[in-house]
Amino acid sequence: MIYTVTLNPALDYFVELEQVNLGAVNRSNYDYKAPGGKGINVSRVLKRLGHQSEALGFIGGFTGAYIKDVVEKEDIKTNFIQVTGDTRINIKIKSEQESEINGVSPEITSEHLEQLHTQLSVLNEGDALVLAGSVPAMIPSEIYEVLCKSVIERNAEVFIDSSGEAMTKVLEAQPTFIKPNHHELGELFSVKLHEPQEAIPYVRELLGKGIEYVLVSFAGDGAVLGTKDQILFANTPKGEVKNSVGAGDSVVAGFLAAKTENMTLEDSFKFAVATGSATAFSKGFAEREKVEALMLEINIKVLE
Ligand SMILES: Nc1ncnc2c1ncn2[C@@H]1O[C@H](COP(=O)(O)OP(=O)(O)O)[C@@H](O)[C@H]1O
Ligand SMILES: O=P(O)(O)OC[C@H]1O[C@](O)(COP(=O)(O)O)[C@@H](O)[C@@H]1O
Repeated sequence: MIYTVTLNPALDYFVELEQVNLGAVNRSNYDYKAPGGKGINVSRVLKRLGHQSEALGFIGGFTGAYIKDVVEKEDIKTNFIQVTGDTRINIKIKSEQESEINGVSPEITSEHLEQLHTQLSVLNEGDALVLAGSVPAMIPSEIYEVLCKSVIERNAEVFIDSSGEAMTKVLEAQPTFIKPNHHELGELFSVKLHEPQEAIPYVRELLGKGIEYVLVSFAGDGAVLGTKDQILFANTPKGEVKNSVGAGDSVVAGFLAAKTENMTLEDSFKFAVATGSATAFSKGFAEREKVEALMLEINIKVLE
């Protein structure tokens, strides 16, 4: 079974307007809301790709109830832990550029964390755990490291998509897969990366820590996938970007789906990037038919 954990879910509120004028009243042309948070997005994309998962994490209040309702209506199993405050609202502005304002998590207590540890104690060989998104400030930043270690010890696989301190610390627990974007990879090594080729030495260093797959996304400029045997490059398909929120989460879902279906490494990489682009080219998330069509536009090059 695939389990996704979102410690910091969100109600994503999307607002579209011609121009943002700071210090003035702005009116949107179009707005909508959707459940968000990286693990939840992975579960929702997996479902669209034909895979079931169980969504775990902390939710609360009217925003949490909305997330649970939408996710369960999509026939995704949930086992969220209820907290007292309201799940945050993240604002996604699409204007001349895309901008985001991500909110603050409600309080999470040590009892809530204990409940999560108990839920994850059932994972075993054949299971996969996705730990994705930010770690709320009141939770120790080693949480992913601790959860990853205990799940890896039980021979399940762990997929990570995070950033900052939580990401730095989890690397020591040898997760199966990580997907930093190029900014996040740069942050890990205190460098600025401009093009895929420049990622190679850093991907090598991460593989040296015992991580099996390191996938670095460069938005519309392609992606790099490193394993112990080779480092590959994939181009991204061309198209009109309608919304890139959730595109990174879609790459994780695509790779996990492909791996579950025993695709070859090259096809898994193509499928992952195609899922990211299919989401970027849609108002909502990638649908399988579009992913399979975009896959045909992706070519893999061996970098090393
Ligand atoms: N301009 C684009 N054209 C095509 N695909 C894109 C574009 N921007 C993002 N994507 C897709 O979304 C994926 C993730 O984008 P990226 O910005 O690197 O990560 P994140 O969303 O995690 O910040 C890319 O690997 C690609 O599949
Ligand atoms: O936990 P964080 O880092 O604040 O990110 C949460 C946000 O990321 C998203 O999961 C989207 O992530 P990506 O665009 O990286 O795929 C949103 O749904 C959510 O608002």
